[in-house]
Amino acid sequence: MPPRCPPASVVFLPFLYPALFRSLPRVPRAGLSTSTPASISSATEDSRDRPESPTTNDTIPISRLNPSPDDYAISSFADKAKITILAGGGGHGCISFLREAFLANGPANGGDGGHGGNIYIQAVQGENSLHKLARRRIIRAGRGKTGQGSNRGGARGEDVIIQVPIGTVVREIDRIDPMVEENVLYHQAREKEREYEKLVREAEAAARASEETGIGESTALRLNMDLPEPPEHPNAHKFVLYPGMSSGERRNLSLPRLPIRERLFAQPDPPIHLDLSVASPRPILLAAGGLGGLGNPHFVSKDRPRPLFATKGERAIRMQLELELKLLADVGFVGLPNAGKSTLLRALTRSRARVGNWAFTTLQPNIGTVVLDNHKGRPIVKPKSAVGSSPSHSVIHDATFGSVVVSKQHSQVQIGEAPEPLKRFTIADIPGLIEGAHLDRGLGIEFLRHVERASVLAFVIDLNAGDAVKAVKSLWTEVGLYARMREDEERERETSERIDWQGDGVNLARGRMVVADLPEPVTQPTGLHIASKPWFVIATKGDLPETEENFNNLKTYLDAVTDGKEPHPSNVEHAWTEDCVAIPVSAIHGQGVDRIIHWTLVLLDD
Ligand SMILES: Nc1nc2c(ncn2[C@@H]2O[C@H](COP(=O)(O)OP(=O)(O)OP(=O)(O)O)[C@@H](O)[C@H]2O)c(=O)[nH]1
Ligand SMILES: [Mg+2]
Repeated sequence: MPPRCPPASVVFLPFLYPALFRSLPRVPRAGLSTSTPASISSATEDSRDRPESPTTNDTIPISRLNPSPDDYAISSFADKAKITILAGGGGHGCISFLREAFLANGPANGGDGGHGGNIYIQAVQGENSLHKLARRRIIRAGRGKTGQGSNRGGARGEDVIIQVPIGTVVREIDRIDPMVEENVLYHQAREKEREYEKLVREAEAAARASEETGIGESTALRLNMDLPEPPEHPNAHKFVLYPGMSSGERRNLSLPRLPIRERLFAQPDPPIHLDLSVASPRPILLAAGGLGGLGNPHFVSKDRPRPLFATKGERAIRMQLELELKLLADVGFVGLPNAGKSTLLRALTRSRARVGNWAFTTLQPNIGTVVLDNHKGRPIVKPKSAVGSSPSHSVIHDATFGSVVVSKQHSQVQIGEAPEPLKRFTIADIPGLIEGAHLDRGLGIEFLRHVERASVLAFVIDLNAGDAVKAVKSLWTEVGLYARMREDEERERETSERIDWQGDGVNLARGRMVVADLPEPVTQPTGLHIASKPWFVIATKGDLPETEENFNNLKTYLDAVTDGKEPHPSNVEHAWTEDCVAIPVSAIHGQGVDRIIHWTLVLLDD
C-alpha cells in the first residue's frame, strides 16, 4: 500500500491557515434557505444549533464551479425500463405452378417464406440511459416475407439490435412461445384423431362381422353413418391451402407430416438473465424469429404431383423484459443532500451537473469522466514496464505527489501484452441520502444501486454542516442497511429461480414442482458486498471558517478506524478499513481535487 494521502502543496484551507480566512464576511444569501430539511440526518441537525455561519457563496463570483442554479445541462435519464419484444414471424410458403405456353399443368414452383427477424441485445459504450427504451416499450423485429412464384423465396425479416448502456441487467418476466402452445394443441388434436381412428376400426370390424353373418349391407352402412365427423388434421392450422380448391378437393385432401427442420438460431431457454457489465463484443440473441413456411414443391411426391398447399410461417416468440441499469462508475459519491457532491463533480470533470444551495438539487445520477492527462496538472499513468519494471504495474507521475505505483486496473489487458496506460475513470454523483434512505425515504435508495457497483466509494461530507464523524457514521449505516437489503433480495430471487415446473408440455396439470440443483444461497446477509469496497472521505467546503476542528475530529476518528480502535462505521464485520483517509477540499475553488484523483487511483489499484 502506498503512503497515505500526502499533504497538499497548495495553501488554501482555513484550518491550515486560519488567519487568512478570519475576515470572511458572514452574509447569508437572501431568499435562499441554507438549512436542510428536518428529516435530514442528525449530523445536519447539529448545524442548526450552531451559530449562523457563511454557508452561502455570495462573496464568490459566479463561475463554472459556483454556477447559477439555471446553468446546468439536462439529460434525459431512466435506469429502469420494461419492454415487450416481438421477434418476427416467418413468411408463408407459396403455392404456385409453372405456367408456360403449351404447358398447361406445369410443376410446382412456389418459393419458401422468409425467416422472421431476430432480436438481439448489446451493451455499448456511449449509452448512459434507458430512457429511449422506456419510452418505446414495444420492439418488433421484421416479419419474413411470403414466398413468390417461380421459386422465389421471401425476404428475411429485419433483425433488431437493442443497444443498452454497460451495466444493464436484463431479466425475463414473461414469455409467450407460440411453438409451445402449438405443441399442446397438436397433442390434443392427435388424441382426438386417435379416438376417431379407433371408432373407424371398430365400425369396420362390425361391418365385416355383419357381412360374414349375413345381416346385410344396410347394417354396415348404418354403422358407418353412426360415425361422427372426422376431426381436423392435427397440423391443419399449419398449412395454407390453395384458394381455388374445389370443395371435393378439400374433402379428399390428405395433408402430409411436417418435415423436421433445424433452427438456424436456437431460442435461449427461459428465464433469460443477463448482466451486461462489459461491452458485448457481439450482439446476444434474445428472441429468435419464426421459420419461414415451405413452398408447395416440398410436398411433391409420386402420389401427389400437384400439391395444393404450402406451410405457414412460424409465429414468433413474444417476451416481456425488465431492464435495470446499474451505472458502472469507478467511483461513487455518497453524501447528504447539499453536501457539495455536484460541485465536486464539476471540479473534477467537465460535468455540468446542477448545483444549488438547497437539498435535492440533483434528482438523477450524473456521471463524469476524469481524464488523466499531462496538460492540466493531472497525473498521467504510464505502464511500469515502460520504466523497466513489472509489466503488471504502472506509475503515476505527478508533480505534486511524486511517483506512485498503480496497476493497469480497468484497462482490459491481455496476458503477454504491454499494459495500457489508464486514461480516464468515471465518477457517479447521485442524489443525496437522508436518514432512513434504505426504507425508501428521500430519493437516495433508488440510486444507491449506481454506487453499488462502483469500485471505490467516496463519502462527501460538508465540514460546515455539523459533526462530520456523525455524518460518516449515518451515511455508512444507510449504505450498510441497503447492502443487506439487496443481499436479501438477491437471495429471494435465487430461491425462486431454484424452483421450476417440470411437465411434459402437453398436459399442464400433470407437471410437478422441481428444485434446481443450484448451490444454496448464503444464509445471512452481511452487507459485505458494499462494505468490503475501499472508501475514503472527501471533507468539502474547507474554505469556510471554523471547519478545522470538525476536520481534525474526522481525521482522528478515521485513524482510529484504520488502526482498529473503532469499528467500521457501518458496523459490518470484516469491512474494508485498511487505510481510511479524509481529504480536505474546497470544490468551489477547485482546490484539493488533485489529491482526490491521486487517492482514487491508489484505491482503484487495490
Ligand atoms: N463555500 C463552499 N460552498 C460549496 C462548496 N462546494 C459546494 N458548495 C455549495 O454548496 C451548495 C450545494 O452544492 P451542491 O454541489 O449542489 O450539493 P449536492 O451535494 O450536489 O446537493 P444535492 O444534489 O442536493 O444532494 C451550493 O450552493 C454550492 O455552491 C465548497 O467547497 N465551498
Ligand atoms: Mg447534487
